[in-house]
Amino acid sequence: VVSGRELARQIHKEVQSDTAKLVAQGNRPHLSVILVGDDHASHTYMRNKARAASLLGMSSSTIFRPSSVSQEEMLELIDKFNRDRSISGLLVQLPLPEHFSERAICNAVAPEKDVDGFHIVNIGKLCLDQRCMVPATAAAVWEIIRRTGIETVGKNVLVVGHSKNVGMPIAMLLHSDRNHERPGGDATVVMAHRCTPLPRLKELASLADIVIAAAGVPHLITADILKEGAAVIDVGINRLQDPVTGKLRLVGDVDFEAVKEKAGFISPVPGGVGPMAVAMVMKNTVTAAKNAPTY
Ligand SMILES: Nc1nc(=O)c2c([nH]1)NC[C@@H]1CN(c3ccc(C(=O)N[C@@H](CCC(=O)O)C(=O)O)cc3)C=[N+]21
Repeated sequence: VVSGRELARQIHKEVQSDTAKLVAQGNRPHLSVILVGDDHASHTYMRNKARAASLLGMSSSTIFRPSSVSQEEMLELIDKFNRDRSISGLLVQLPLPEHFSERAICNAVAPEKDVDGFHIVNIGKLCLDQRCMVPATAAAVWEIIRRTGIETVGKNVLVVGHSKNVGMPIAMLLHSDRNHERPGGDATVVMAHRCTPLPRLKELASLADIVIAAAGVPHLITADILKEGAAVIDVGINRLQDPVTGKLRLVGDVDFEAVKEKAGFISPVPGGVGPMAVAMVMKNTVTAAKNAPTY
């Protein structure tokens, strides 16, 4: 069982020492988070990021807006933050209310401050294997694989789920060329998604050396469909009511108890990709601060 919390602590140490150097140069990294509405999960994630920032010696601020805020007002706010030299990294927590174009909002954030890596220029660079801000959740999966010593070159990887913010960037990192400006995993990547027939999913899973579950379907990945010794990274976040206690419980897309007996590596939920994703936002914020103009 791969501990995302433990790996996140490693990254925190690295980020903390980089932060200290920047602070000594009078350039304390600052993360600004814009949070729209009162989605409970979004507030939890935002608090996790704010806590991590202060733990690592960065400063952070969260700007709350009601769900009635207009796209126009949001664009003005983002523009103001883009021009504010005291802000190193800026992210708008997603999802946004229905009346927003998330694409327009993501594209409004200055690419060099875009610690989410969701600006179209950063996505383009990601696809071209150029150095860029890598979306935190995908970077989290990448670092879990790297730091656990899981081999990717020539391996079969199955990414389950093709969301633009998670499945796509993960597949991009893992299939691309390791000898480029942004090194990739050189794996044979296959993506399955909601249109993949179940028998086909099973067939693909049985061939996979690494399975990345990012579909948002609890218990989708069961032990019977996996190859013995496969590495399983669970990116799912599902809140289920516990039949016994009645409380909401966080579960991933993987049937953890059964799969951990068959898998070579497995990342749990909670305590796997989640804490690593927070750590990667912090790392991106330090990168943004390093690259910021100092004149
Ligand atoms: N603009 C934007 N950027 C994001 O990076 C972004 C987003 N929007 N929207 C939602 C997703 C999801 N996400 C998580 C962050 C932390 C945990 C995390 O800390 N998880 C803990 C548990 C947290 C809990 O108990 O709910 C864990 O897995 O151990 C999970 C998920 C960031 N996202």
